[in-house]
Amino acid sequence: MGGTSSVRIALVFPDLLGTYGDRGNVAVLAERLRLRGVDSEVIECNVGDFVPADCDIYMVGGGEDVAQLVAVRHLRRQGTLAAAVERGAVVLAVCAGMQIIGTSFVGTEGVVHGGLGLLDVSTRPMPKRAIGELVVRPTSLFGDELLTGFENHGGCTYLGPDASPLGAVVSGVGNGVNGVDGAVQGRVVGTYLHGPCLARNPRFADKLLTWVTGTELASLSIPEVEALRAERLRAVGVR
Ligand SMILES: NC(=O)CC[C@H](N)C(=O)O
Repeated sequence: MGGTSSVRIALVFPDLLGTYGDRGNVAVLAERLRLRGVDSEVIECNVGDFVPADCDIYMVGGGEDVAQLVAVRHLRRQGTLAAAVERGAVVLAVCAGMQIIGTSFVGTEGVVHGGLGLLDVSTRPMPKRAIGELVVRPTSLFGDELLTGFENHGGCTYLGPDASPLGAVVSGVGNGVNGVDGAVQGRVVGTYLHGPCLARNPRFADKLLTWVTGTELASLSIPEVEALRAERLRAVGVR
């Protein structure tokens, strides 16, 4: 954990990649650590700030097409997110976040832009924007509980050979290719699940945290969180 006992959580450019409420993922991580008696520090990096390379876990959220272009340029110039991944840091990148940490994405006016290349995925426009609830059955690495969230994107994301899907789409669109959502490559995870994703899927949050702490975490039972999950799954007729 970065050489200290406190988990360092970076929130990457919420002023650009904060359109869909994904900053809530940071609050969930910090709170689930606090409930286990583990200290954390949230480092919020707005555009123009330097993203430190020594954080334990990085949250990259969703945003508009132009904003994600600005974000990727800054991140590439800084090089720190790539350095952190090289060091084994954990990344959760949602929607535009996943697109920009991939190898390429198509921006406004059909121009192809290079991504950071931290995840072997490439994104192209979809014929029809995907908007609505998204339910995903994760691969066994992430347990046996359905992941719930909402999606709102025009990009269709293709996996390259170095990435594997986060899971199979049960309801909604996800990546828009091969019936899967997201991508996983080492400790870098991408998904189209907003929600915030970790608020709706606490076991997923804990999985990422065990990668950071290197230990199993005591289970937590928070009735409000379970009620939210159940309500969201019921809304799309999944249980
Ligand atoms: N929700 C998002 O982050 C949107 C990402 C991207 N701008 C798209 O529409 O595909």
